[in-house]
Amino acid sequence: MVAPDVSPYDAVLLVSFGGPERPEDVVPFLENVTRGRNIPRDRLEAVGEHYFHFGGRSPINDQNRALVAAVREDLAGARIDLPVYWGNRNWHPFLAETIEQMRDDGVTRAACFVTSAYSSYSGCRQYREDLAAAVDGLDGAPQLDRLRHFFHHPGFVESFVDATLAALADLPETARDGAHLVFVTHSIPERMNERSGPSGTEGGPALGGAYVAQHRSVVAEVTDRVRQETGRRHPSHLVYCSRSGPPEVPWLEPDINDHLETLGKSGVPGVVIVPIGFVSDHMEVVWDLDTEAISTANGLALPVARASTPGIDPRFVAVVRDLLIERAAAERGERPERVTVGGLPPTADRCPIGCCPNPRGPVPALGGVG
Ligand SMILES: CC1=C(CCC(=O)O)c2cc3nc(cc4[nH]c(cc5[nH]c(cc1n2)c(C)c5CCC(=O)O)c(CCC(=O)O)c4C)C(CCC(=O)O)=C3C
Ligand SMILES: [Fe+2]
Repeated sequence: MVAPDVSPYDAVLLVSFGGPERPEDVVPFLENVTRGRNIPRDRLEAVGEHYFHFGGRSPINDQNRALVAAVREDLAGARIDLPVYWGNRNWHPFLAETIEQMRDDGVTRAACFVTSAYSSYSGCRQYREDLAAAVDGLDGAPQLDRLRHFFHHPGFVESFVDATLAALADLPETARDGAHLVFVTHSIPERMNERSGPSGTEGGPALGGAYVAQHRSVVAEVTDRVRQETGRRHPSHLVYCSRSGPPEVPWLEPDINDHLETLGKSGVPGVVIVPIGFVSDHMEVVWDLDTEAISTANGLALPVARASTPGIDPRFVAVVRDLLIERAAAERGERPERVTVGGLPPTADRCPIGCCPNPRGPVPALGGVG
């Protein structure tokens, strides 16, 4: 087997959110996340309690360590000899720490895999802004290219298909055939959704709605593939969790708990919760879904099973390799095949001007056009 050509890249950088690892980390972490945001005090205290409930340790960093190890193994298996680094927006290892290390190691150009699947300010541009801030003023910083969105990459979607089939099999037999699929993702402000994806000009009118449109596309694709496997078209719903912000600001709805209540009261025999907004079992999954939503379903005597997140599913791990090879070819001036599933085209390698704008006004961001 010939090693794939990954020039001009000499490193991979996994870019993630970060989370606290000890009780003393929780408050400073939350301060990092919410600086300049208008998050009510009682919401912050509640979220702090979720972290303390799990000993002050978020699961997310260990999940990223496992993902880094899995990506290293996957690349080595494909005879790609590139170092894999990891840096976070909101906790150690911070992006600035990691990128300085990369510079010291002689890295000149890295492909960045952001562990956030969909387009929105929170899930895309905010990462690009933090990458720009991390290299700002760093002499000899490597060039950083952000790999395209992966929500419709087959490796991501197929891991949810199998996870949904496994969760259906976990339901009691009487609940299984008529079960509804409840796809869930992180709520964001309605306005942030309206402005997500490409728009005309910086600050100009949005074409908009990419966040919800991309989720709907994944819902349709997973539902259809599950039908091909089971021979049944399970009714599907897209719902939201982890609403934050002041109560007067509208966020995407319905909330998963309200929706489970509606389904339970209408006599649905069972539900599978499919967390398509999340790549691993981090805090929103273990608290908002496995603790709160499961308890809501139990209170309704509604049989429920939660599909697993991709985590280190080999198909998901291989998405990093596939997008790296694809982007490297594109940067060499070739026209690589860009695999996707469902109805939406691949998103751009470089975000267009004005996409997913910062609600607080323009800030320098990396990985865009120009
Ligand atoms: C779209 C989206 C994703 C998915 C894309 C991606 O993966 O990035 C995501 C991921 C995550 N969000 C996380 C944690 C938090 N998010 C918060 C706040 C917020 N999230 C928002 C959106 C998103 N968030 C928004 C619009 C806010 C309001 C404040 C603001 O406008 O920025 C707050 C503050 C408290 C609160 O307000 O709830 C916390 C603690 C963690 C780590 C979990 C762990 O520790 O395991 C992860 C992976
Ligand atoms: Fe969040």
